[in-house]
Amino acid sequence: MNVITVEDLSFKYRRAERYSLRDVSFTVKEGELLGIIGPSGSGKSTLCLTLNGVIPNSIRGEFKGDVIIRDPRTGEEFNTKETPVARLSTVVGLVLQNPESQLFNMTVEEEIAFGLENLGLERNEILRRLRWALEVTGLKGLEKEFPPNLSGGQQQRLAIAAILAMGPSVLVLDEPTSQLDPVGRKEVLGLVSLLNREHGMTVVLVEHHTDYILRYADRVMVMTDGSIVMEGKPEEIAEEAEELRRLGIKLPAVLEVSHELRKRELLDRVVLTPEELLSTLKCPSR
Ligand SMILES: Nc1ncnc2c1ncn2[C@@H]1O[C@H](COP(=O)(O)OP(=O)(O)OP(=O)(O)O)[C@@H](O)[C@H]1O
Repeated sequence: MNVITVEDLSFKYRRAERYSLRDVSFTVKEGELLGIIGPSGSGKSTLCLTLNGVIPNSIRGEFKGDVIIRDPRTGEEFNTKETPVARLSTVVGLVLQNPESQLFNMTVEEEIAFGLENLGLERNEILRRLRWALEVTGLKGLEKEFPPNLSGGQQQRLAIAAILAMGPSVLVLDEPTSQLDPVGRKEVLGLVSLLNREHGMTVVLVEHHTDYILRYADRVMVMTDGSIVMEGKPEEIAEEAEELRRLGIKLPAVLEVSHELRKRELLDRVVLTPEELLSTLKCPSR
């Protein structure tokens, strides 16, 4: 079942001269992890904002085409341009780059409960969701902490917890690790993987750390200049090293090495992870 269907979508911000999205069409299936990569300014953030209806409902401009969201739990379909963002955000949660900009409560638990109180849920349901969100994001024990005192990785996990508590089926993450150090990045991307694999969450992830996308995504889309220029399984995208470099996309070291080894006939296929590379290389016999 497709939970996201984007059809012939084009968008130009007010007063902008150029379209930031041009004729974009794609679908996302339930339970899928779709990775999006592309150089700066290629329209990735703009695309994320169309998936929960912030564009065109809050940020206006010239909007053509349709974004249809299907709630997999109820089968209901929403055309984003006809549905309030508050309704859409109970199906699609959007996580932004900078965790600080998403946190504004005095404690971790207030941050998570905030949106729930606005949903008008019963006390028991709020507590149940609060406990679950703390548990799944590994923030249990930090309920009373002041969010700015948390590490970057914890803050981004808190932003994700607050969104998860709203009960979405889809998480859209726009470079959620760009402000984090390697430890924070690992925590957040580990959580995203867990939510997708263990909790069946559908994920759309924009991430410039291509190594993660190639390792964990089911499918990868490459954007440039507002358009999708490549789409396929990670193994297929990994074959296009030359084209990715030309587009200004940094390749993971393991991919550069494996392309070089294949050129020298030391490897018969490119590999996506260091573990795979090590297990594929044969030790010379004595
Ligand atoms: N609020 C805005 N008003 C006008 N133009 C904008 C606005 N936001 C983005 N743009 C333009 O839209 C295009 C796509 O920008 P967008 O931020 O979506 O790209 P991106 O791929 O997410 O880039 P980055 O990786 O740097 O975040 C760019 O040309 C950008 O200048």
